[in-house]
Formats: sequence, structure tokens, C-alpha cells
Amino acid sequence: MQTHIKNICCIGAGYVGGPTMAVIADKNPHVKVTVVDINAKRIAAWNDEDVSSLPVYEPGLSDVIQRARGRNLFFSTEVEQAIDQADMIFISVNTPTKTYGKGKGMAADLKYVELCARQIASVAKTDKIVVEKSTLPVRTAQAIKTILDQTGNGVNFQILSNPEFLAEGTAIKDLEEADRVLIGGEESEAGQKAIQALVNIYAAWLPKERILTTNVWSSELSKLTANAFLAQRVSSINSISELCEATGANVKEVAKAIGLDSRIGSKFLQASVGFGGSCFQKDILNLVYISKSLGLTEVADYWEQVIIMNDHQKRRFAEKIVQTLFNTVSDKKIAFLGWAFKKDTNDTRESAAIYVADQLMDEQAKIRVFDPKVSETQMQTDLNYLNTRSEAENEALLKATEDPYQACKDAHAIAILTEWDEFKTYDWKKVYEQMKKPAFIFDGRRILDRKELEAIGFRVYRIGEN
Ligand SMILES: NC(=O)c1ccc[n+]([C@@H]2O[C@H](COP(=O)([O-])OP(=O)(O)OC[C@H]3O[C@@H](n4cnc5c(N)ncnc54)[C@H](O)[C@@H]3O)[C@@H](O)[C@H]2O)c1
Ligand SMILES: O=c1ccn([C@@H]2O[C@H](COP(=O)(O)OP(=O)(O)O[C@H]3O[C@H](CO)[C@@H](O)[C@H](O)[C@H]3O)[C@@H](O)[C@H]2O)c(=O)[nH]1
Repeated sequence: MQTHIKNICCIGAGYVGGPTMAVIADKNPHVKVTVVDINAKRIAAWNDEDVSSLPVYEPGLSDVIQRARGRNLFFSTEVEQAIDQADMIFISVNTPTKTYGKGKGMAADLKYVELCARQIASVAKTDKIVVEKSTLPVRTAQAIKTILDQTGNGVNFQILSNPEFLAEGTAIKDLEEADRVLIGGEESEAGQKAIQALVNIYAAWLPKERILTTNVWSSELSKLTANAFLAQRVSSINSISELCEATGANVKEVAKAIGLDSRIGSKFLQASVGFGGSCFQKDILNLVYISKSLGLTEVADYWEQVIIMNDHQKRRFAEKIVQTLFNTVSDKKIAFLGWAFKKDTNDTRESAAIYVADQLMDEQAKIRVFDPKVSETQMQTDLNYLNTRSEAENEALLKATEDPYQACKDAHAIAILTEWDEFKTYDWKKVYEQMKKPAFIFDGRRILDRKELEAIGFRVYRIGEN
């Protein structure tokens, strides 16, 4: 197995496969990188001349794409051809929570990963390094290896685990200036050679000391653990936010006071309406499921609490709105500013906004949403996925607008669900004048200036203070 890779294939052109491969290609101009996907529409969007139409919105991504695309970075639906030609194949397909059968609602659904393994096995005619980029339960590499070895054409496969730690909205920066890259592989000579081949790819731009090598199981488990720790911090500060509201303490002051302790650190202590995104909940549920399967009940319960607290935080935000609006929101217009799960992304998976909207719609509120990057079609898809009511009812109760002032016009209340920077720059006096009175703002992200809003006449609620 060679340690200098010339041809990479990545299966899955999503939020991870697209940006990750774009940066790898950008930094390794002599390596041909082909990103393949079965979703032809997505591939067409990656190939669009107009880079504002890329399927993933990430600051800085379009520049990287413009530099590398057509030079050594290609997007294609020709999965088999790309597998055949590659020395190294990344699997970067989705691994959602299972929605059926054993482990429903908890375990990771590995069917897409298994399909990739089977396809690689049937197509490969030369030795390949297969890299798990998707987030997978610990010991998945074993299953992939068994499939490759049992169903392949007798060629040699080395499996590496190389989990991705990028966060959406900062993906390009996270990739270009990664805190660390983790590569897990076999301890055998062939395993070490495969590790070296992947180290060489990252060493094109990252200092060697940031490229960590471990055994496969440590690498797989480290990814789930990192997300569990990060989400735990958010749930921890969110639990304190409720205590602050009940006592007169201010969560911002508490977060600052504890964050200055270098053992605790200041990051990821921003109280919010609850964490969203495609990873935190899915990966913790997966960790809980694995722990339960191994009979580790206390470990499972410990981590499950992070999810329970997050669900509570979303629910209590919606309840606060209903309660404050004199215990009814029926037929009242509530403007949502933000739908994405965080700023600077068009991704809405597991966004708190979906759940808060759903709860308010149960109370017959009329929701008008403005998000700078999310379409109404996406919002409706998110709501329909919950199956709470018919598509027609969702369409009647929730509509998007292209203009934030229009969303807020005649509203009884505004709820801030995403921390988009532009919300801070609005003419809040103008917004106030066009609203029903008393005009309420529920700041689920703590981004607006409370004093300024109150001086205008708004009644303000912010997570974590009273
Ligand atoms: N989104 C993130 O920020 C993030 C960060 C780190 C890790 N991860 C992990 O990375 C993985 C991918 O996440 P994502 O957000 O990029 O998912 P995604 O849904 O955006 O992209 C996955 C892509 O894989 C394609 N695909 C599925 N099966 C295929 C097959 N057999 N052949 C070809 N294409 C196939 C899908 O069509 C889809 O476009 C997941 O395991 C996730 O947990 C995600
Ligand atoms: O102090 C904080 C920090 C985050 N959040 C929320 O937590 C969620 C997740 O945010 P973030 O972690 O920044 O984005 P993700 O893109 O979900 O990235 C996480 O999940 C990825 C997928 O596994 C990992 O690769 C990243 O390292 C990990 O940060 C979002 O809803 C944020 O608004 C808070 O409410 N308060």
C-alpha cells in the first residue's frame, strides 16, 4: 500500500464531504479529488458556475471551490468510476438516528455506510484505503472490514477512522486551522502505512503535532465523546439559565465568572433556546444506545440527561411565550427571526426553531419567519417531518417572508431563534412602531440590547435573566 496518494474519492457530497474535500484538494493540488453522490441535484449544484448556488452555505467556501474545482477537485454522480480509480476512499455519507426496528430513535442507522462498503467491495480491483469520515458507533470499522474482506475481489483494504470535527458556519476555518486531526488505524505494518498516507494529506497544511494517530476504536469513540462533552456544556449552562430566571442571577455574568477559571474555559457557555444541528442529539443518542447495549445503565442515564435538558429548554421557551402573551397565542401573529440551527449556515436539521414553532402552532399561533438563508420550502419540510399536523395545516399556520420588517409587521411578539448578526443592526424603533402593543421580544439567543429595546417601549424576555 503506498503512502503517497494520487487519487481520492469521497462518497457523500454533503455538509462534510463537500467542504472537507474542497480544502483537501485546495491544499494538495497534485492529488485528484472526486466527490461523488447519488443525489444528482446536489452534484449539479456543486458544479454550478454561479457559486452562490452551492448546496452548502459556508463563509469562505466559494473561494476554495473557485480555486480547486476543475483543477483537481471534481463533483460527479459516477460513483463506481471514482471508486475504481481511487487509492483512498472517504465514506462521508449520512448516519442518521434509526427511525425503525431495533434501536429506533437512538441507534445510528448504518445502512448508507454499509451500502458504500458493499459497493466499494464489488468495484475495487486494486488495493484501497477506506476512510470512515462519517460519525460512527465504536467498532463500526470492524463491520466495514468484514464486508470488504468477505465480499471483495481479493484485493487488500485498510480501514482508517478519521472523524470530522468541523462546525457548520465556521467549516472552512475549522478545516484550515484545525485544533487537531484524528486518524485511527490498525497497529499492523500495513495499518501504519495507511495512517501515514492520510497523515501526508493533512501535513500539506497542518503542523505534525496537530495530527493525532490512535487505534481505530479510540478514534471512533473520541468523536462521540467530543460531541457529548460540547453538548453537555450547552445543557449545563441552559440548566443554570432557568435557575438564573428564578433567582435574579444573570446567566451572562455567571458564564463569565465561571469561564474565567482556566480549568472551565469560556467557550460553549452561551445560554440559548437549545442546541440543534444534525450531530449533537444524534451522537449522544448513539452513545446512550451503545452504553445501554453494553449494560452500562448509569453511563447511559448520565448522557441522556443532556438531551432531556435540551428538550426542556426548547419547550420552556415556547411556554414562556404563551404564558407572557396572556396565556393564549391563538390567532396571534408571532414573528420568528431565524430558522437555521445557528448563524452562518443554511442547515436547519434539529433546529430549536422547528420545535418551538410546532409547539406554538399547537396553540394556534400564526408564525411568520424570516431567515436570511432558509427557504419556506425547507421550513415546511422540517415541520412536515414531525408529522404533528397535515401539510396544508402547516402551510396555513407558518409562512416565510423575504423581508424581516414584513415578518414583524402587526406581530404581537418577536422570537429570536438564530443569532444572525444582521438582527442586531435592524431599525428596532421602526419594527416597534409597526407591531401590536404591548410589543414583546423573546430573545432566545441573547443577542439584542435589552436596555435599548426597553427604551423604545418593547417588553423584553431574554433566556437566563429576569
Ligand atoms: N454536518 C456536520 O457538521 C458534521 C460534522 C462532523 C461530522 N459529521 C458526520 O458526517 C457524516 C455526513 O454528514 P453530512 O452533514 O455531510 O450529511 P449530508 O446528509 O449533508 O450528506 C450525506 C450525503 O451522502 C449521500 N449518500 C448517501 N448514501 C450514498 C451512497 N450510497 N452513495 C453516494 N452518496 C450517498 C447523500 O445523498 C448526501 O448527499 C455524518 O455521519 C455526520 O454525523 C457531520
Ligand atoms: O455556547 C453555545 C454553543 C453552541 N450552542 C448551540 O449548539 C448547537 C451546535 O453548535 P456547534 O457545535 O457550533 O455547531 P455544529 O455544526 O453542530 O458542530 C458540532 O457538531 C459537529 C458534528 O459532529 C462537530 O464536528 C463539531 O465539532 C461540533 O461543534 C447550535 O444550535 C448552537 O447554537 C449553544 O446554544 N451555545
